[in-house]
Amino acid sequence: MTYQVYDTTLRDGAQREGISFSVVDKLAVARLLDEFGVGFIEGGWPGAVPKDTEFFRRARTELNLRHALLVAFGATRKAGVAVADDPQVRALLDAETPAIALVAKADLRHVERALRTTPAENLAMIRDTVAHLVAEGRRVFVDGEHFFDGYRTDPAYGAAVVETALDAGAEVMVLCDTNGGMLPSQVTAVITDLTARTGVGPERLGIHCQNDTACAVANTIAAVEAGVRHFQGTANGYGERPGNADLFAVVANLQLKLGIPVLPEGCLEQMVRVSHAIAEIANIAPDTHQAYAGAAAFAHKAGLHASAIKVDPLLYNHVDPAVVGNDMRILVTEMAGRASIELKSRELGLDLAGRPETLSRVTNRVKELEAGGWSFEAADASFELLVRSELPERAPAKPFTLESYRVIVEHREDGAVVSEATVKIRVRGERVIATAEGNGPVNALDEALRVGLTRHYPELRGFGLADYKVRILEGSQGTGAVTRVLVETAGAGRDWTTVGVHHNVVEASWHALVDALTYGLDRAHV
Ligand SMILES: CC(=O)SCCNC(=O)CCNC(=O)[C@H](O)C(C)(C)COP(=O)(O)OP(=O)(O)OC[C@H]1O[C@@H](n2cnc3c(N)ncnc32)[C@H](O)[C@@H]1OP(=O)(O)O
Ligand SMILES: CC(=O)C(=O)O
Repeated sequence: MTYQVYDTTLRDGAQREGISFSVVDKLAVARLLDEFGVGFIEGGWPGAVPKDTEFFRRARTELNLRHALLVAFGATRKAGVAVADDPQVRALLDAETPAIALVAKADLRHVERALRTTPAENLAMIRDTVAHLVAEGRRVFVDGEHFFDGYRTDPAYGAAVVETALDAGAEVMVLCDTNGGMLPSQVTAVITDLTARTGVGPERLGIHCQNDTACAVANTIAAVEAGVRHFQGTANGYGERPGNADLFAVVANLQLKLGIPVLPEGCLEQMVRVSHAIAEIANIAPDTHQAYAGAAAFAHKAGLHASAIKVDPLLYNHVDPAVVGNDMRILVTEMAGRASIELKSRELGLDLAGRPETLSRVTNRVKELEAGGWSFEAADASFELLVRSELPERAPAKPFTLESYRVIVEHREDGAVVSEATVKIRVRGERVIATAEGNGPVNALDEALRVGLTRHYPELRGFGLADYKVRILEGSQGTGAVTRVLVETAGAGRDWTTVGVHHNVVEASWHALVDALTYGLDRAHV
């Protein structure tokens, strides 16, 4: 048996607080998971959740999966009910999937206190349900709920659950760390003991780990190292409470660290795209710092890192980011050294190699400005303008010079608050005075500048303010508090961010706005 990559984003992932997939969302997520190359997609619980019943109905005609098989999830029959009479078991068959996953109690305390039945009846529920579904032609996986907790208090009963499920025809018995409390050494110890006690080979076992100790990925890897061939997880680790094992990290670790090819050729590099697309559908901001898939997974801030990366990127990256579809990024901040500045500039198309004095000047300016509250980490456009101001042959053209600006905020009798700005500027030798209103002082300033500049630069109409962020920074070393403004501008299919800092919020915004217009106009003429 090869490895079974089993995704439960649409079932366990959907149990995460804040996620509510529509049927259309579920179909879209299933297509993405299939593109990522997983072998099984657990689509939900038909008969329990109406959207899941509908998902399986539509999946029959609307999904054309290349790699994955759909799995319907449900529970063993009810205690004291004949399996053929259990409507929940009937709904599993009606989902018409090739495989079914059954959640079964595997911990005596749950049998007695949650199911309120006898140990023997629980085993009969497992046996009857598995045999019934297998007789109906389904592949059956049994999820042993609370398996590890149960086994550690009563290994004989845990072993009986495994033997009952497999003897009844289950393809794989999945050991679940339902409360997510295990550590990797404990997972290994239970699997080693179980296989020795029962003679069941680890290749008949599966693993499903919740992330309550932040060990779900490590626990899953430990189980695979102990011989388990079926492993479950979810996209981005979504799941009940802190979540499930992040399937992306599990798969990447197995392929890249242990050399076990678990995905079809060419699929691993789809990871970042699939991860972010599923996050969008789940309406959860992608986790920037997620291992492998996060935007910062290969982002380097420290100057020492950059100086080694300049020699060889692998000196400070554990793998080549491209193998999972990610990119390396160099961040320019107060922690930058000359190597960081050189690499970042190269990323922006500016070659500073062989210009040690320029590099030192830019590095020192960045450090001084950052000490005063500037932040270039998220403001590539302002950083590029700063570097270019040190390069006579690439210095950006100034679209105008400022004589003065004035902004007023008027609170009217009727409660309306209106801002008005006037700018006096020189554009291509002409003195221009322009006034505009706005819903706030920054909006009014932006509008007034545009009124004054558009006759000379009609391309300004092609871009506009997309986002505006303000942060008040604590004063230090005897200075007052300062305001940092980040302005995001969008146009012509791209966006760029600029920064401004001052103790006055309008002046900080002015700096960021002027950089935004200068950069945008410069780009329009490249
Ligand atoms: C560990 C996991 O995450 S497993 C996945 C859990 N997912 C979900 O619970 C989401 C979907 N669940 C649901 O929609 C509902 O809980 C349903 C439809 C399944 C059941 O709803 P209800 O019939 O109202 O029952 P309720 O949720 O209150 O209790 C669960 C019942 O299932 C029984 N049960 C629990 N586990 C099992 C099992 N493995 N096998 C058989 N019966 C079980 C409980 O004993 C309880 O029975 P009771 O109603 O006779 O007391
Ligand atoms: C089945 C499952 O989701 C669990 O036991 O955690």
